[in-house]
Amino acid sequence: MSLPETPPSMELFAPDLLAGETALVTGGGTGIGKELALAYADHGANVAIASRSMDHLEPVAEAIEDRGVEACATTVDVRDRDDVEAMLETVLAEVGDVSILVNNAGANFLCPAEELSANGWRSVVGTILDGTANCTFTVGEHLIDRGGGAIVSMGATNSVRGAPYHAHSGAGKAGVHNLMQTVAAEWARHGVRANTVAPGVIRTEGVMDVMGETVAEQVIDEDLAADRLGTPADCVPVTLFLSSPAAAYVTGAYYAVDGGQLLAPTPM
Ligand SMILES: CCCCC/C=C/C(=O)SCCNC(=O)CCNC(=O)[C@H](O)C(C)(C)COP(=O)(O)OP(=O)(O)OC[C@H]1O[C@@H](n2cnc3c(N)ncnc32)[C@H](O)[C@@H]1OP(=O)(O)O
Ligand SMILES: NC(=O)C1=CN([C@@H]2O[C@H](COP(=O)(O)OP(=O)(O)OC[C@H]3O[C@@H](n4cnc5c(N)ncnc54)[C@H](OP(=O)(O)O)[C@@H]3O)[C@@H](O)[C@H]2O)C=CC1
Repeated sequence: MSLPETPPSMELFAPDLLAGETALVTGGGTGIGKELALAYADHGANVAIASRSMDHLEPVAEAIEDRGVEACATTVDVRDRDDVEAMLETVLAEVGDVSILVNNAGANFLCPAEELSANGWRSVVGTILDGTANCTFTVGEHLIDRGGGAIVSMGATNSVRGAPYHAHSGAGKAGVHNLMQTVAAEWARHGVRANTVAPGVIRTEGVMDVMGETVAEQVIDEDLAADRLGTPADCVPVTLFLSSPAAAYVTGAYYAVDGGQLLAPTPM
């Protein structure tokens, strides 16, 4: 018996939960980011999505517009601060505002720590930590100027539990968690909240390329109380909640969406 599927967000939250908001989702053309972008649109928010390749952004932008809200798709390399500033300018010019930032762009591969090259470290830490910092500082300034907003960053359970072959990813995600706590402390007085959602192992093309089916089966057997991998849909409700007025008093928090991955395995 495994944990049941998460119901569609439209069965859980009001359709106008985020009406009047504009969400910017980095990495919004694939995997978890795509699911989140469509969910924001389902609940009435205008949605901007940004990543390096327009190829997967364009169809998602069309699906967002089909839901009757405004969409913006723009390219960005989150590792580059100038590029991130240009992304924000484009989004503001096209949809007029950003009130919710989702730092979702990510990168990972599995590699023993002693074999990790300097460039391998930089490619992953640069994307997840520098990228999250670049977007948080750039969009954060806009959120402060407009009098408030919400930031949700995709962390990972490897940030609080050391995981073999995750030296770069785990250290980067730990930095993301700490950065969210720091800006949460600094920016509450500006009405800006910042929280971390930490997925465990979520079945996306990106992660399956990293781990493969054999390792996935092993993880399900040995590491997951839920007895199944997560899905992008599992990450939607907590992210919508953290973006919404229902979380008005929630900031600096860390929500694992991991099917019990962080629990100790049963001794029997
Ligand atoms: C298993 C549970 C995971 C839980 C935690 C987190 C999960 C996730 O984040 S899932 C999301 C996964 N999605 C992706 O990773 C998609 C994006 N991925 C990428 O863009 C690439 O895979 C990337 C991370 C390698 C970055 O690509 P790029 O910037 O184009 O860099 P290069 O291909 O030039 O490589 C840079 C550098 O990294 C070394 N390297 C790449 N892959 C490996 C590997 N499997 N093992 C060891 N080293 C690797 C590569 O050799 C380069 O270094 P140098 O050779 O020293 O130049
Ligand atoms: N799936 C999982 O099991 C887990 C995922 N996570 C985190 O959740 C988030 C989403 O993961 P998932 O959906 O699996 O990943 P995907 O591989 O599907 O998505 C990664 C996204 O990031 C974008 N991206 C990568 N590098 C950059 C960059 N330099 N600049 C801008 N965009 C970039 C990619 O688009 P493009 O190529 O167009 O740039 C892609 O859309 C990530 O932060 C990941 O670390 C955390 C724990 C587990």
